[in-house]
Amino acid sequence: MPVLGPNQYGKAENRVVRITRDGATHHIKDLNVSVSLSGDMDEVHYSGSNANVLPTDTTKNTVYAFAKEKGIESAEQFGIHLARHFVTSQEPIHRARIRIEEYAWERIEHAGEGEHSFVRKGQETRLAQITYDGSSWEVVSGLKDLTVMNSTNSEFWGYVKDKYTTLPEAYDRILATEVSGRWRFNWTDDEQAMPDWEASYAQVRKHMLAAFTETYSLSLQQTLYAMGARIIDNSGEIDEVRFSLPNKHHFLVDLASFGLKNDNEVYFAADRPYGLIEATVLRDGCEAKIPGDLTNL
Ligand SMILES: O=c1[nH]c(=O)c2[nH]c(=O)[nH]c2[nH]1
Repeated sequence: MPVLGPNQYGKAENRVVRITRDGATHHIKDLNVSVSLSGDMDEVHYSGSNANVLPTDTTKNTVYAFAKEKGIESAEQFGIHLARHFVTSQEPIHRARIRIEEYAWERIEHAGEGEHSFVRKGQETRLAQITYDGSSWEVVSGLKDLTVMNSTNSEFWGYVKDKYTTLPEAYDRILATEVSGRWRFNWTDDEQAMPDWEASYAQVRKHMLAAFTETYSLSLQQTLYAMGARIIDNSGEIDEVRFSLPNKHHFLVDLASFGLKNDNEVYFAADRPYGLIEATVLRDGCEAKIPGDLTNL
């Protein structure tokens, strides 16, 4: 008889918006929460017995009930509440993985109006994944879709050339990428002091962008390492950072046929193909645990 392999189930992409009303000033948390549970689930697969199955519909309801009962202090804290609840309240469930995307809203500052109008921030989506097995926690935070560009201080030359190489060496090019990053916290135990998730995210973002702007880049690989190293050096709560950085190529347009000189001013922004530079940066002595393919996280 074929044997059941690893399995998990839950409700994916529960969109929850929590408004906290502080008088006329309102605060918004806008999350997309995916619940994935695993444990003693052999019977439902083999015989169809649902005796151990907490319905995915209930996991959805729990997300909304917790948004009311516990509030949403941070994506990470909300995920911790949910993961702990599923593992500790349901005997057959041994492991819970909560994945969260957070969409940021910015207040529209407008004199005379109440503080209740927001514009969706067109920048990154914040990410969090919380995994709990009843004794140990793994929190991986991150972001995606953060597009950044340096219009100078980037070169690319001295690379291997074979008979198929046509790329001209660049001594002053545009460096642009859409950052997808994940970072793993070394907090694993309830008893240890929990990081301040909101403050940590702000610090990581700040250092990542500072390294992007301040690194005089000889390759996107070098910039990636600088971004990761700067996070590890400044955030003691983080042991591992992984980046997936598409090199959003900007090619100088040949304007000679129009009798015009292109003095590093006019570019064709190609959307594909793109170079894809991916690497993990680790605190010395720590192990790489974030999956190589970030789409799997
Ligand atoms: O920063 C870069 N790294 C590469 O590995 C590479 N390869 C390439 O064609 N252009 C670039 N740019």
